[in-house]
Amino acid sequence: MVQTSVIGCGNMGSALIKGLWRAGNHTVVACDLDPDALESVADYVDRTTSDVSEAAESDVVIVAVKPDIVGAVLDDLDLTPEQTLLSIAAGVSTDYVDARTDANVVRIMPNLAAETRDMAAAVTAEGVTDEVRTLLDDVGEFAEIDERQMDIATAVNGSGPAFVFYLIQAMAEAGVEGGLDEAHAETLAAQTFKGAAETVLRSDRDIEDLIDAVCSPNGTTIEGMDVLWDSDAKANVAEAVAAAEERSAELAAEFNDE
Ligand SMILES: NC(=O)C1=CN([C@@H]2O[C@H](COP(=O)(O)OP(=O)(O)OC[C@H]3O[C@@H](n4cnc5c(N)ncnc54)[C@H](O)[C@@H]3O)[C@@H](O)[C@H]2O)C=CC1
Ligand SMILES: O=C(O)[C@@H]1CCC=N1
Repeated sequence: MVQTSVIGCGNMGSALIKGLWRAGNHTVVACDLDPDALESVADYVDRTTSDVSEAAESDVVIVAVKPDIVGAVLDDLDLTPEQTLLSIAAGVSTDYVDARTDANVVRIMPNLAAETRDMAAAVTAEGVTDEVRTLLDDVGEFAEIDERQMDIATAVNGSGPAFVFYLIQAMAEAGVEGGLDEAHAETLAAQTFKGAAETVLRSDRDIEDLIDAVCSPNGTTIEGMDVLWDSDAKANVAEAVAAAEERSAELAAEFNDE
């Protein structure tokens, strides 16, 4: 069985750990300097350690620390060309990581839904191996992209869950405003997003067709859609994505020195 280390067991690292645990076919070593972070993932891994050199013994090493810590972690990691290093930090280029390790580097933009094995990940096509594809398959879906597309992918699928959480919250709050209790409103809104997303993924119909399918003539939906079509809702979402993309590009300028 392939052994995977996750260095940095915060929000993203722990989500990956839990997804890999749920997949049931991974041996995982969790590494973090913070004992509380290690404690929070201890039930989902084979071993925890605060020693990066112990994490360096795995076939696949996922570096899941903040972008400004990546360089320091790589300086302490002694890897061989037979090992794979998965770099998930926003804005940190493959070249930046390559210059600091002998391992095969694969840059990935994951997202928080790794925890439930529903992750949407973007992976740079260059350097990706079947071993990495299998790992990504085990925790969700992935798209192989050109590294030049990484800033926009970071905004869409990396930051995207936060944008969608916000929209779910807006729908749930409107439900509460209309008289639903909070728990019901949140469940109904979240399950509606999940069901709509599954429908888009599984249906052969395009999104315009699917909107049409919900809009009964003289019914309720068309009244709501008219409000959305006349609003700036789409432009606002596009602006949020553009702002995240711009920040990713700023980080890239910082972590692209080699
Ligand atoms: N949070 C998210 O939804 C996503 C995050 N990412 C990327 O994942 C990376 C981690 O982000 P988060 O999990 O949100 O950060 P976080 O702050 O929640 O977790 C970082 C973890 O790294 C640990 N750490 C710091 N220095 C360390 C060291 N020298 N050795 C071992 N562990 C160390 C910290 O104790 C902490 O537990 C970032 O580079 C981010 O760009 C990518 C996609 C989505
Ligand atoms: O906000 C961030 O910088 C990280 C990267 C994508 C999602 N979270």
